[in-house]
Amino acid sequence: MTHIPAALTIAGTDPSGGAGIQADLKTFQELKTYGMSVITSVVAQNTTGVQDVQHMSVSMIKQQLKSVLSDIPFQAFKTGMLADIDIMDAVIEKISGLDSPYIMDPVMMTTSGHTLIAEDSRKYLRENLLPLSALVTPNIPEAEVITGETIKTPDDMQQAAKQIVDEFGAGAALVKGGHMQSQAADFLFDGETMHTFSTERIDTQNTHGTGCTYSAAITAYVTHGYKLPDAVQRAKDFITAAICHSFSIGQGNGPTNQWAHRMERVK
Ligand SMILES: Nc1ncnc2c1ncn2[C@@H]1O[C@H](COP(=O)(O)OP(=O)(O)OP(=O)(O)O)[C@@H](O)[C@H]1O
Ligand SMILES: Cc1ncc(CO)c(N)n1
Repeated sequence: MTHIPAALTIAGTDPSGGAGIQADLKTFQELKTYGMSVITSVVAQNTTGVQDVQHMSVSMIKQQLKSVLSDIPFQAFKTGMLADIDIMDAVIEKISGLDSPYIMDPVMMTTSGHTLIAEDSRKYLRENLLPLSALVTPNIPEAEVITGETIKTPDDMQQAAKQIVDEFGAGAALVKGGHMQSQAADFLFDGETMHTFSTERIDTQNTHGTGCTYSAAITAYVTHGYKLPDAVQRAKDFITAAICHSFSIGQGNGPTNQWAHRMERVK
């Protein structure tokens, strides 16, 4: 018998395969975690943008969660796109009380600038979902929405990470610097210590789905038993390699390369 840790992603889809559920499952598979998925919204999108969106019904989301939860245990789970308050409520009902760590990617916009979450549900996400998370992984615009503060410097990013934990009740916060001009520096505050994960910025347009892939990699490493700072360091190496060897396919922002970590080892 073969034992494998398992992870669940609760998120929206990307038929072009670079972001959302598809990116999460590819990442889980790469990192030897058995991947499972609950679809919240079907998003017609590609590397150039979003063409259409259809949300799953609340009853269908709840039933998908019930199908997984009643059958297969998992060591960690993540959420991505949760488009409105009804969907958030359905997820909260089913995940409250679960023992496994919850990694929340507070998805608000696509790389191409399309909004994926209703305006009125941002506050709801902060007040009702955020406190359930072991880790939340906002990029700078998302951290600005959550904290209500403008974030311009690495110092502002660290303040935001602290505020998200101390004031809004996340277990830990990783504020990601992919939207900064210079270094790709991310700051993790785990309630006690501020950790920095920094690499040179890679000059590329291919950043479709970087946030999904990064949080999925963290989730996968957590299923293997790594504690947060180690899981984030390993996931940072994974996403950096995936961006470095990203694919120039499609007409817009190309996707990352989830098997690049194998190429890095060969070098
Ligand atoms: N050009 C780049 N070079 C190196 N690392 C990058 C680059 N862009 C993003 N990253 C890194 O990729 C990870 C994901 O961060 P990012 O801020 O891009 O997430 P995101 O905005 O949530 O992604 P998405 O585009 O999927 O919404 C972070 O570790 C960030 O530092
Ligand atoms: C479904 C989905 N979730 C998240 C993102 C952000 O990259 C996206 N483009 N699509």
